[in-house]
Amino acid sequence: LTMDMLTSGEWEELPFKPYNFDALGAVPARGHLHPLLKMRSEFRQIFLEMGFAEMATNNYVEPSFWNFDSLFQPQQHPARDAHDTFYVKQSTGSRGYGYNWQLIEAEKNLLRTHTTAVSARTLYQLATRPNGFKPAKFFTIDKVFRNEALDATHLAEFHQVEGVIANVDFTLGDLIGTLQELFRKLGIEELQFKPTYSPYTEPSMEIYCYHSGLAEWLEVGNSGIFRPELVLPMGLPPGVNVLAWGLSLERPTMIKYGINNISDLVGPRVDL
Ligand SMILES: COC[C@@H]1[C@H](c2ccc(C#Cc3ccccc3)cc2)[C@@H]2CN(C(=O)Nc3ccc(OC4CC4)cc3)C[C@@H](O)[C@@H](O)CN12
Repeated sequence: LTMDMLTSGEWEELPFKPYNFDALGAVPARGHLHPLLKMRSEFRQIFLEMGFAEMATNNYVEPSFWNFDSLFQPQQHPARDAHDTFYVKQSTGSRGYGYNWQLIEAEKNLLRTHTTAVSARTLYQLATRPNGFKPAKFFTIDKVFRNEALDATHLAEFHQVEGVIANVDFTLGDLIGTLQELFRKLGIEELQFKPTYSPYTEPSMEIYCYHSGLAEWLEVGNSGIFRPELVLPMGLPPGVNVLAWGLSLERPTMIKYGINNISDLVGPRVDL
């Protein structure tokens, strides 16, 4: 049907099929939930089912104290260098204690490099509860910032998924069992653990999982038991062990939704 047909009256001689009032309309382009948010909801549901409470992590800027010092990370540790960490401009700090631990270093504000900074602060709050310590399980899934080289699988910011359990006489077996239960809920039956080093956990284990869809072992993240040098100064009672682990949200999201370049997870969809 054209304008010429309408203006000339030719349309009246043309055969038209009957109007189908039952025809469905064209599906309008509509919004989609972001893959990262869908993956975050999946992890959050699993943690809540397992009795974990969510930590408040709505502050990206942390003092180095909670991001590093409280986690027994020495002040000369390379991770503190500006090439790994985004420091935030700050007011002039105090003179420092003048011995090898510098308060001025601990006061430097930064964009948290891991959500373990929040876990540290939450553990301190747990240890100093008015009614005293009580066992707890908490988690967070939130942004962290690393001043590192960008590539197809690494951005300067990503989401860390972290779980923490504080309880009396808990052992590495409880950590392994908890991780096996968590990943079983994601459809992953086989986990393997490899000893590793971490400044704030001992023993520490790298976590690997067998992904049947990809038919390969994947590095999942790290885990361990927070060192006594960390938990005792917090004020947690002797005998309380703190188990913790972390992984990223982007990696499982990219695997689940078949996304090869992490940049496709952020910014506008260029194929629109
Ligand atoms: C600087 O980058 C670190 C990040 C990120 C990571 C690693 C460790 C921690 C931690 C921790 C920790 C340890 C002890 C106590 C508290 C926290 C957090 C994030 C991922 C951790 N990684 C990662 O997420 N891999 C992963 C996770 C889930 C997954 O699920 C599939 C459905 C089966 C698949 C893969 C491993 C790699 O991607 C690694 O190259 C990148 N890692």
